[in-house]
Amino acid sequence: MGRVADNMTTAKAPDLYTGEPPLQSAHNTWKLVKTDLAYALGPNVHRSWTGRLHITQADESVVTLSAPTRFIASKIETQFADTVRRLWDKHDQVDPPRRLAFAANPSAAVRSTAAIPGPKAASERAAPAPALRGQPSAPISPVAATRPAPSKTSESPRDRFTFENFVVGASNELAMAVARQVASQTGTGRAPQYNPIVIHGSNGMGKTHLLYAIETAIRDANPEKRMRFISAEDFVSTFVASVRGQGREGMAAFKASLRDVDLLVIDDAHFIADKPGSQEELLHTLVSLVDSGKQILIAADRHPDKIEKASERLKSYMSSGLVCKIGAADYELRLRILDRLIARRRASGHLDLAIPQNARDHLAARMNATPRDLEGAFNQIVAQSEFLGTAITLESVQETLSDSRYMMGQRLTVDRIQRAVCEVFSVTPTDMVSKRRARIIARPRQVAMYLCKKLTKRSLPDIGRRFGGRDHTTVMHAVKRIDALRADDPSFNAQIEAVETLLKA
Ligand SMILES: Nc1ncnc2c1ncn2[C@@H]1O[C@H](COP(=O)(O)OP(=O)(O)OP(=O)(O)O)[C@@H](O)[C@H]1O
Repeated sequence: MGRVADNMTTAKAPDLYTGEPPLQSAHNTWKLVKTDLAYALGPNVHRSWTGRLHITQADESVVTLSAPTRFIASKIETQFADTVRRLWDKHDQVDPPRRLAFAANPSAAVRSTAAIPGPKAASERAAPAPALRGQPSAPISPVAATRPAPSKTSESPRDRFTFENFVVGASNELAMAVARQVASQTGTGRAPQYNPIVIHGSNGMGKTHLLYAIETAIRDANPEKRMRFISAEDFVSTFVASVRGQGREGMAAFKASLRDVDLLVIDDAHFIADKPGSQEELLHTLVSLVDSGKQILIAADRHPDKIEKASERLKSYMSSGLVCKIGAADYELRLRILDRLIARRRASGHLDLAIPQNARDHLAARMNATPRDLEGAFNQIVAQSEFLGTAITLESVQETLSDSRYMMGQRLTVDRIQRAVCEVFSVTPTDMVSKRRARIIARPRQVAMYLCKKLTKRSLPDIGRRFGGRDHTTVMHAVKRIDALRADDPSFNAQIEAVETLLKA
């Protein structure tokens, strides 16, 4: 870095040309350079990168500009250093201009997150020791510069799919209860209560998570139990390969590998649609295992009856045990999944991670977000904050996700819900707030209250106010009533699904 004589505290000798101490003249020059950089690079790029440099050292020959993280320092070094140097040379009052050095100053990054309340007091956090005044900032090593700080422990992707990490809400509690029962009963010698079991739900709802959780739980409790976990895609390709190339022995080996088990798990069963040969073989496998009292668990993205181009026999056999659905996660569940993600990240060494409540609400309020969507958005904002060394705020979350798929869905308001209900149930917005209690009006009003509770973060009293100033107990009653009616009356349930579809559009 050259001769570093003075620093922030000790730079006293006046500069030969400006008469100012080196540090002060460096600050004056840097101010001018920053104005030019905002023009040269554009204000946004400057704000994200070069604008985050700070002078940490200056003497008569070298000025050190430090970035809050290694990543930023490295990016500046590779992309903007020439521009910064050119503008520095233009403005520096010292002749010849002082040389610029770039560095990462980890203490700055720590400062930026230490202000956020975390799970521990600031004094307890395992933060790197702050840079002492007068000590040079960390130089950049090309390899380390592009990597975020490693976490304390590293989980394999599959390790995290446990029951403990699965957050339960109204939409998935049945599937969770069933999964736990399968895990505890497999291999006990008792005949399965329900067989086969199908768990279905759209993409990203947690089906595979539950299947892996079962597998892990059984493996931990009974390592000797025999499980086979196969995706329908692998089932099809292995079956086809056995038919084509491996003759009778290959086929026998394939069949044995599926039948000689205590538990057979088949993921993504919908993949079997349109493959008659494989469907036939799957059916034989299911029948054989059920007959011999071995548990079968199947996951699919839709109800077996809705797997087009699956044979009627296969569909009815799949539906003959227990079919349970993982429904869309509601606001509350999304919020709790988010909290679990934060807790897990902290537990893996990111003690400073903090997301303020308004930013969490913003993330969870995204209608239709599946747990997978939520996880993707969470990873994105955490990575951004780690790489850039910035705190996570509502504004940073909004900015980070503004172009992403995640925020494409509209936020739901009470108004939107009321309008959608009016459309499907053929009532008017005035009916939503009127005092009329005729069922033809009161029922759609209850549906709208119910959906407001399920799909928005509004409180019961708040919702009551928006429905003609009703009491929170009226809303609570509506939620219970509609929940019960949905379970009992398929045609009423279909009407509510129509409202939900409208809201998703
Ligand atoms: N209830 C939940 N609690 C915590 N994490 C969840 C929950 N549901 C889903 N996830 C997480 O969301 C992600 C997607 O889940 P998973 O892969 O199990 O979905 P899937 O239903 O199998 O999707 P696909 O049909 O596309 O395979 C996973 O990282 C999983 O851990």
